[in-house]
Amino acid sequence: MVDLMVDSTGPLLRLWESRIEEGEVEMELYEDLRNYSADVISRACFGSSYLRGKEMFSKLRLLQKSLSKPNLFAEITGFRLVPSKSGREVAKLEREVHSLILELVKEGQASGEEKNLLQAILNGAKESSFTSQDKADAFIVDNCKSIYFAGHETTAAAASWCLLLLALYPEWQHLVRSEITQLCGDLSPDAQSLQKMKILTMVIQETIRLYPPGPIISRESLQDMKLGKLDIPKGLGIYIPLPTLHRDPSIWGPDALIFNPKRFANGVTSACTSPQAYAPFGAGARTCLGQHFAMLELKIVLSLILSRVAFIKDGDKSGLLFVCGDALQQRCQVFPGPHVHVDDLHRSYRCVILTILHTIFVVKILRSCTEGKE
Ligand code: HEM
Repeated sequence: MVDLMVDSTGPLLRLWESRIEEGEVEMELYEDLRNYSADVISRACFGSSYLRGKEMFSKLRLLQKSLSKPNLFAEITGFRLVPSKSGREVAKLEREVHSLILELVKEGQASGEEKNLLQAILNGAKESSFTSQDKADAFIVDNCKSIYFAGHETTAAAASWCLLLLALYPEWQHLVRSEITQLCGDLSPDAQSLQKMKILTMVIQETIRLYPPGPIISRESLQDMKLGKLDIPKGLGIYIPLPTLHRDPSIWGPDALIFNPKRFANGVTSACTSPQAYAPFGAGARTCLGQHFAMLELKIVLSLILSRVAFIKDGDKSGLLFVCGDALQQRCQVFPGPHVHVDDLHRSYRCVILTILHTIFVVKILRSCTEGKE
């Protein structure tokens, strides 16, 4: 897996270097990182058929864009059933994605490859002994979609925020780069050096504390329950806003809003008063399946980028300067991508009625999930 991730970073770095040589002045960092993590997921999922996997992922991206187009009428009961151009577009993409995934499954079975995520999903489908082939197909297609949606934008968002914060905090950028140079020299990172990257790990942990890429964890109460003074009825949807939990001074101390990776120097337990309050990958039985994969991928891509490229805040202008290897005089502005800023998140969360649940209750939910008492 390490080699696969290192290989996928090569084209990204070459792309940036060639853009700089051509004198390009503006780049959107997030898009490139998103393509990188789609490449990694596609290789991990589909092995030698990864190019076809990428084709399927690009259709899923179109599907995602079509589905997220604002539609004021969508919430009116029954309105979704009225035929429309975008509805037909979505249905067509759904069919294409469905058949592409099933074709990939057949190709994978024919090639006899065993070590990829798709094969793991197929084995899961066999073990689940579905009553019909359609149900087994739906299981496979849905799992491929989940891995795509859950596993590539999150990692790209985390990497973009890390680079932005390292540009804003040059002392941490310097510390991370020194660690990488010390552990890897001129070589690419390997399993051993990655394990020793303590400062980089702290930087990633702190970044996803302040800017969790999956900002909300959702649960449904399975029975009537009492949470502090609140009565929670069975079937209620509970939404836990992670930035609120991750930035609460009563849990993280007075510097809760400040980027300070040092707080993770002795692990999560020492970083806050209640380790359950740190949940960038969720908690309990439904915790993120890809968290180790994501941490590995982040460490690899960041260490390879930072060993070649420096990021500097561009004076008073918005954006960053991108200083690459020998091309020190050719600078580019780099933007962190279209993520929701945490202050905007706070503003929008204020509108969510469920945030009236005080953080302490949220911590209790997390704790009960962790203990399997949900
Ligand atoms: C920085 C990167 C990532 C972050 C921050 C992240 C975060 C999350 C969060 C918050 C959840 C919800 C957990 C819960 O409800 O308790 C989740 C679920 C999930 N994630 Fe991730 N994730 C990341 C990367 C990945 C990757 C790379 C993969 C796949 C290779 C992945 C696969 C999944 C899956 C399959 C689930 C659903 C688990 C379930 O419902 O049982 N994630 N992730």
